[in-house]
Amino acid sequence: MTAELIDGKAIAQALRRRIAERVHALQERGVVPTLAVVLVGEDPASQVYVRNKVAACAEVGIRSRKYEFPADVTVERLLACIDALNGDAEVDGILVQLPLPPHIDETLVLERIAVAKDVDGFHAENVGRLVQGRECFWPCTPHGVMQLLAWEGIEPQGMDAVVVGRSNIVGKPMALMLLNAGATVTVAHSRTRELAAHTRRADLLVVAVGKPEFITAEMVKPGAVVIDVGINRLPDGRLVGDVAAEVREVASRITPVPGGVGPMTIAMLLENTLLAAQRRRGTAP
Ligand SMILES: NC(=O)C1=CN([C@@H]2O[C@H](COP(=O)(O)OP(=O)(O)OC[C@H]3O[C@@H](n4cnc5c(N)ncnc54)[C@H](OP(=O)(O)O)[C@@H]3O)[C@@H](O)[C@H]2O)C=CC1
Ligand SMILES: Nc1nc(=O)c2c([nH]1)NC[C@@H]1CN(c3ccc(C(=O)N[C@@H](CCC(=O)O)C(=O)O)cc3)C=[N+]21
Ligand SMILES: [Mg+2]
Repeated sequence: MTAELIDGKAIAQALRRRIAERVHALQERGVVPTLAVVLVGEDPASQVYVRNKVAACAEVGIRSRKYEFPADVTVERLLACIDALNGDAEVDGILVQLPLPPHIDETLVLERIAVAKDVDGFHAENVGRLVQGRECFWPCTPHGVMQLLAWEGIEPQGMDAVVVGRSNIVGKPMALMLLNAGATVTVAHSRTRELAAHTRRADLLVVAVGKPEFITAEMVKPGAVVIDVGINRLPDGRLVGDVAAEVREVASRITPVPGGVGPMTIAMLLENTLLAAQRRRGTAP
């Protein structure tokens, strides 16, 4: 079997067109959805991501503002910036690009963001709402994966799903979304024994580890749907996921890297910012 590629880039583009229509409808009522992006330090990868986010906002008619701080910024200055954005009626969404420098307590900063503006969905109140299956902002990357599955007509209900990785930004919220959608979910991580015994049972395998070619063909059940969240930059400059190329000979469908989950993450940031604008300004459908 050779897996069919799930074209996240094309699906994200289609979603952005729909988002743009909804943004324009809001603009006709005098509302311009606005995202504030906070960037700390000079990490080149973070700068590229932020530039891509700002460009994606512009494409759909979302206004964005960039707040840049040096790597040695004090936590007090960052918190003051977030307080100002929380109090700014024009700002609908606030995103603090991660990772933050080691001397900054990430949790302290993320918890300062007003829950109604937390378009990344990292605030503990949003996470708690996700656990309970209530309305909240869904973290963009797993949200993007759920949209990919829906677009592909893959219904998680009843599936044996295995998520490899348990980070707060990808693995854990991914597992919760799949659980809420009715999948039987296993979450594996670096302490898991017999990882392959778990992954081989998966009808749906989501991999968010951060290690190139980590998942090999013998770890995958024939016919499985494989979602590769990993983004790894190799020394030769190539961008690869966490799943080895040979898995394409085993899986039924698989996301490529680049062009899979990454573009969906950006599309979901736009979706969440639009939702924040609709909710905050009382125009939610
Ligand atoms: N496409 C996109 O939009 C995005 C892609 N990414 C990419 O996804 C990947 C994961 O990101 P993130 O979740 O932030 O990464 P983290 O480093 O925060 O988490 C990695 C997870 O993988 C687990 N892990 C590490 N080694 C092993 C192993 N040998 N066996 C099993 N599990 C292991 C860790 O386990 P433990 O908890 O025990 O340490 C941890 O839970 C990265 O490549 C990142 O660049 C991230 C965000 C968005
Ligand atoms: N507060 C916060 N929110 C995030 O959502 C967040 C973050 N911090 N820090 C970093 C990670 C990583 N992340 C990606 C987003 C898009 C692509 C993406 O578009 N990737 C393209 C390739 C881009 C390239 O060529 O480098 C693709 O996969 O096709 C990748 C990774 C969001 N993150
Ligand atoms: Mg991390």
